[in-house]
Amino acid sequence: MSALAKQSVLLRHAMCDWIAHLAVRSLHQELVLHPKPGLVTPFSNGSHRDMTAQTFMRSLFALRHYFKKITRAGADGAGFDALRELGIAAEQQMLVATRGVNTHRGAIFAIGMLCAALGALAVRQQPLDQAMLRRVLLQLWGADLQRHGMPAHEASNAPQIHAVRGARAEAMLGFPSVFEIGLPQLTATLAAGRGWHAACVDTLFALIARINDTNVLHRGGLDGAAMARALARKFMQEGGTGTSDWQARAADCNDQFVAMNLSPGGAADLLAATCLVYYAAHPQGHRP
Ligand SMILES: CC(C)(COP(=O)(O)OP(=O)(O)OC[C@H]1O[C@@H](n2cnc3c(N)ncnc32)[C@H](O[C@H]2O[C@H](COP(=O)(O)OP(=O)(O)OP(=O)(O)O)[C@@H](O)[C@H]2O)[C@@H]1O)[C@@H](O)C(=O)NCCC(=O)NCCS
Ligand SMILES: Nc1ncnc2[nH]cnc12
Repeated sequence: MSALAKQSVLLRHAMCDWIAHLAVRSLHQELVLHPKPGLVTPFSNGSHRDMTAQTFMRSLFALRHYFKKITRAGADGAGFDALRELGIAAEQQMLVATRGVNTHRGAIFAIGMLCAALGALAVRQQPLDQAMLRRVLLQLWGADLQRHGMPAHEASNAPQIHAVRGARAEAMLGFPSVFEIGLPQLTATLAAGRGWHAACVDTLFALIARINDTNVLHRGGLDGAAMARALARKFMQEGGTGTSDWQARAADCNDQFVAMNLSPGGAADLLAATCLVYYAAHPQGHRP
């Protein structure tokens, strides 16, 4: 290999490692955010009995190599099956690190796919902006995600996928919740001058208010899911983090989630995904 070719491989690896570093940082950002209704934070285990912030840290540490591998795979033009194998291996690593707890199952999928797409953009020297990212994700893996995301019995009834939209449908549709809910809310709260912490809190509540989170559905059924959305909507309608009593309102919301044993793990993953996309597009920008 010529010196120039070697240099270009090194540069490519450095870019991918930077993207993987942003992925780990975005998941860490989600974990340390407090307050979060029903979710694990460093100060509360929310509605969980089997995981703590330490369990998440162990999981995150075990996954750091996965994010490098999947970003590099995206940069190397890997097909969906290769990405899927990396995802399945990462799920095993997570389960070993947490002794069987599903800390990051959704994130391995969502953040993994976004890392692969960012890798593909970086290697083409294209801007890591929202529109390009969504386009390249769908161009490269959209058809496979569609196949993976829609069980045969649903294929003839596409609107159903919108009614109960879980992790697979999110990816298949190019992460509408990240691009159409998460990022607009994050940037709106930042533009209002309330800072990074408030922006993440508002983004999480905006996501809980609008997505169909399969975790909430499994734990609380349709009534629990409707209640979780209504509580988050109320928090946002009362001004989100824009009022002086927002911490008390958020704590009250957490109490109600815990009383109903609800945990919006899907929304938490989508908050982390939103942070990743924001960090990648703003390399010189705001640092929490
Ligand atoms: C593609 C898979 C992720 C498919 O998984 P599944 O068919 O199970 O799909 P979903 O139920 O829709 O979601 C899986 C996880 O995704 C998160 N999630 C939920 N709703 C959404 C949503 N609307 N959008 C995006 N993401 C969503 C959520 O993950 C979080 O919750 C996890 C903890 O959940 P749980 O295990 O239920 O734990 P507890 O609440 O503690 O349960 P109990 O205590 O009550 O028992 C946590 O990990 C968060 O991340 C959903 O759980 C995938 O499984 C798959 O196919 N993998 C193979 C790899 C692959 O294909 N990779 C592709 C390339 S990367
Ligand atoms: N902080 C958190 N607590 C509980 N479940 C989660 N899934 C993803 N992040 C989570």
